[in-house]
Amino acid sequence: MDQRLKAYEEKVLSSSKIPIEYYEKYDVKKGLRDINGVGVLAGLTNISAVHATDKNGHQIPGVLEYRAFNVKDIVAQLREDNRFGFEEVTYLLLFGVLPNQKELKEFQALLSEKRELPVGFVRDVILSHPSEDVMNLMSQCILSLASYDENVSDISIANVLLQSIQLIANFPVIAIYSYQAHQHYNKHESLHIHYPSSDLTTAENILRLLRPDQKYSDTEAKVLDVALILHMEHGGGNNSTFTTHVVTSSGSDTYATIAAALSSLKGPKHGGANIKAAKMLENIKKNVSNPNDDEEISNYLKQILNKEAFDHKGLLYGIGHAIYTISDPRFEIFKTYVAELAAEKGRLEDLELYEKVEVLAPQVIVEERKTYKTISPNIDFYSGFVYEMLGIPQELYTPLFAIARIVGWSAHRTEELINMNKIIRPAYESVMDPKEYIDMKVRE
Ligand SMILES: CC(=O)SCCNC(=O)CCNC(=O)[C@H](O)C(C)(C)COP(=O)(O)OP(=O)(O)OC[C@H]1O[C@@H](n2cnc3c(N)ncnc32)[C@H](O)[C@@H]1OP(=O)(O)O
Ligand SMILES: O=C([O-])CC(=O)C(=O)O
Repeated sequence: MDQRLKAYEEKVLSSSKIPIEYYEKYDVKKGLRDINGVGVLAGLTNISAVHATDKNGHQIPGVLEYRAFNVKDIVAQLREDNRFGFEEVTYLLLFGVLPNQKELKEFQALLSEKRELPVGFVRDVILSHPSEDVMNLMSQCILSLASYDENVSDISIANVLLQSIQLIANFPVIAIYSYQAHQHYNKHESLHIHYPSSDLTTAENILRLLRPDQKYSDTEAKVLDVALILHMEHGGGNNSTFTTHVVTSSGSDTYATIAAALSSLKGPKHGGANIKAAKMLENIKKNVSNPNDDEEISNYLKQILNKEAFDHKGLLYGIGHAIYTISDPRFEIFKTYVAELAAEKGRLEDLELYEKVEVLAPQVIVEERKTYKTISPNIDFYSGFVYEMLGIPQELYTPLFAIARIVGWSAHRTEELINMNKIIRPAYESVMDPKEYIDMKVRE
């Protein structure tokens, strides 16, 4: 490293460290949560509920409700009826009520109409900036779309809803085309830019746009549809949705706000964990000689935790949650699909390894770290494996999360605009001792 940079680094390290005991002394909750995972109350919402404790503060298996409907029930009903649900749940989350058949049809037609990107956008923006990092290119695309909107700064609810619906419809197209640009320009593959079909659902269109032959099975599209539904919304406090609240509260426009939320989501401790979890399992498979030996797997997990293996960051991805303790309900729902898909795709051996890690990783964290709450696998643990079995490339794992979560961000943005009208601005306590300014001539 450049010597100047090394010196700068040392200065920053010595001037920025805050002793851990200060957090208790000043009664500051690190990460805005107490040690049991209960978050500082920062707002009120009608959009969803994330429950991990009962009224007495005791840990319970996680429950997730969208507009007061249990997500488990929503997915179970869709499965029983053998129908797609992403558009219906989008309607529910955005407008607060379940659509009847006519309303749903109208809304699906509106989404189809809005999917189309501005003339020249694919050529001028997407194909001109190919990147392996599809999330970054998506942010670039969202900010570029602002230039095509004459009412970019109009934050009336009607206009923000229009912009949100437009972006919800555009997201799958932008994500897949961004991936295709990367495949073509960086990987020297053929370029496939298929048009979305107005007769198809979001999940079907994703597979149609992705695959060179545009073909997919109904089961594949329905599994993807469930994956999207499970990722759509998770309360106001998750990192990307809270980002949405913070940026919205400053009066910023929809495009800038959603670009900020995307930037938050891509972090490996948040939505970016799905690609990391998949890569971590690949790495474990490569480095563990006997996948039936629990001790060998645990030892390797310990090496990852101690930054000696995999990405040397010390995290076991897809494990643990800021709020959930005993279980993440989305993980539980997802798992039923994983088992069926793995049997169908001949991946039962890989599933066995996942199942071992799912149990052993939380144990290893509890043994090696100071934990106050139960640790369990989260939704990101299996999502990559499911996408892999659907033939979806890793570059698109986190973008798929974004395609779903933009619905939650949009609902929270309108809720913030309707109710708050107050800039979000928490406080930071200064722990500095006052100093006399030192004359340049006498500085060492
Ligand atoms: C959709 C989503 O965003 S779900 C979350 C996806 N993220 C991941 O899967 C990344 C891996 N997991 C994590 O990093 C964490 O579990 C988080 C960020 C999700 C939650 O973090 P926290 O609420 O701070 O965790 P918690 O309070 O339970 O942690 C207790 C201790 O266990 C550690 N820990 C918790 N989970 C993990 C993990 N998966 N790997 C390594 N250490 C962990 C924490 O670092 C902490 O130790 P420390 O005090 O020595 O730093
Ligand atoms: O709630 C959180 O902190 C993270 C999460 O699971 C999500 O955003 O889906």
